Amino acid sequence: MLSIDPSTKARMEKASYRDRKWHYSATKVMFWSTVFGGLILYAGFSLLSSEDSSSSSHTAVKWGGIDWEKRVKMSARPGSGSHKAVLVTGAAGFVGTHVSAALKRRGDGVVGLDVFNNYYDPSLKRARQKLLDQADVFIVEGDINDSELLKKLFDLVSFTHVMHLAAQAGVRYAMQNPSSYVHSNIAGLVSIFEACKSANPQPAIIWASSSSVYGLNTKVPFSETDRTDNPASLYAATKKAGEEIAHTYNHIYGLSITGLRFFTVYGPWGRPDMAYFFFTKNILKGKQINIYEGPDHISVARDFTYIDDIVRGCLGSLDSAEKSTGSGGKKKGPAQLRVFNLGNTSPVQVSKLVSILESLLKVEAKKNVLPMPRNGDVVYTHANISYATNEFGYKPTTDLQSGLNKFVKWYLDYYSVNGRH
Ligand SMILES: O=C(O)[C@H]1O[C@H](OP(=O)(O)OP(=O)(O)OC[C@H]2O[C@@H](n3ccc(=O)[nH]c3=O)[C@H](O)[C@@H]2O)[C@H](O)[C@@H](O)[C@H]1O
Repeated sequence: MLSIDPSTKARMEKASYRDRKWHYSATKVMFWSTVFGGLILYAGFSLLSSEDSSSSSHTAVKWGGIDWEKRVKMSARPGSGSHKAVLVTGAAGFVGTHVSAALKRRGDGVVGLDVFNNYYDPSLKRARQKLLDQADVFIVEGDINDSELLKKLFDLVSFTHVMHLAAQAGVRYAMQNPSSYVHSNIAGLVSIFEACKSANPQPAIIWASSSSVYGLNTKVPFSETDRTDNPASLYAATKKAGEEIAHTYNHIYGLSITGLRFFTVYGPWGRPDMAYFFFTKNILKGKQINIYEGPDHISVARDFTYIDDIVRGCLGSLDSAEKSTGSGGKKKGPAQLRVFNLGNTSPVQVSKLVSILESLLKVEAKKNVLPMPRNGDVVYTHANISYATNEFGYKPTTDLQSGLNKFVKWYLDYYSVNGRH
């Protein structure tokens, strides 16, 4: 039998105690590592999932599958007499919905793309989607930054044109959420150009720039050849950057690109973040409205342009767009590069806009006149439209009074049915 002397036993007991202590410590470390590791993983996952839900409009995959592909192809099929298949981005937006419906009405194939974000009431976007659904225009739900989705769409359909209207709009909101402008108006635009340059055949692109690129210019009316290097808002700066990026893609890849500088577009199914829209809402509710004025009490004015005129401008520029010249991602020759003003050529003071709304709504507004905050706004806009008139016969026909009359009718009708506004 093996016997152990006392000193050895004491050493062994000490060692065993050390082992037990080490083992205990190791177990403790493992235990806490597991707990902390678990917590970190949990936090990571919940962060990811909360990012997913907050920006689900940007990242969630809501596309794919046989039925989805069938719907895309059906929607893209031109009617008899048309050879155009148009991808309209921002199709659930204000201008996008009207343009998609007009293209479809005349027989073009149209596929919409929209992220349905919540910059403003998404239920209005869903209502517009319903309209387009009834007109047989399918809106794909997805982000213009999703290159896989864009590739898939171009694999399914040989789009002849892309009408790129998706954007982060609004001049003043840029101070609250600057990165959304970079995401949509710069990264998103590049993503669209990338998809178009690689497509075979390359489509012609028509996209929404903005009157805001004229920034602090004082020479009026604004002409396309005027300088546009002093933007007053980040929104304007991203649109201006877009015009420069368009130049690059045209130059390197032979993409045919047309930018449209829209001037304060208004009308039925409009954007609730725009002044004419929320003035209407607040006047009806008896709430005060702020009316900005420029330095030395000068009136602020806009070249308000009615949506039907803008739609005609969009279709005219699409029809007069030449084909892109590149293929396989390579330029084969010089391609068309244009920028047009689409305005109304008759600026109206914001105070006049308010008095028209008062008479149409038969309610007196509670007006608060105050100096224009430094929030990106400019004092005056006025479009020279002769370039668009010469190129494709653009001629706006709706004055502010008649246009607002149509808007107010729609507004009262829409919110009497849809309520909760
Ligand atoms: O042409 C464009 O490219 C842009 O047009 C539009 O911008 P804007 O012309 O600034 O329109 P909008 O906000 O309706 O303000 C109208 C007037 O009301 C004044 N205004 C505004 C708010 C207010 O509380 N009080 C006020 O007086 C304000 O000072 C202004 O004079 C689009 O939103 C923008 O996305 C872009 O497309």
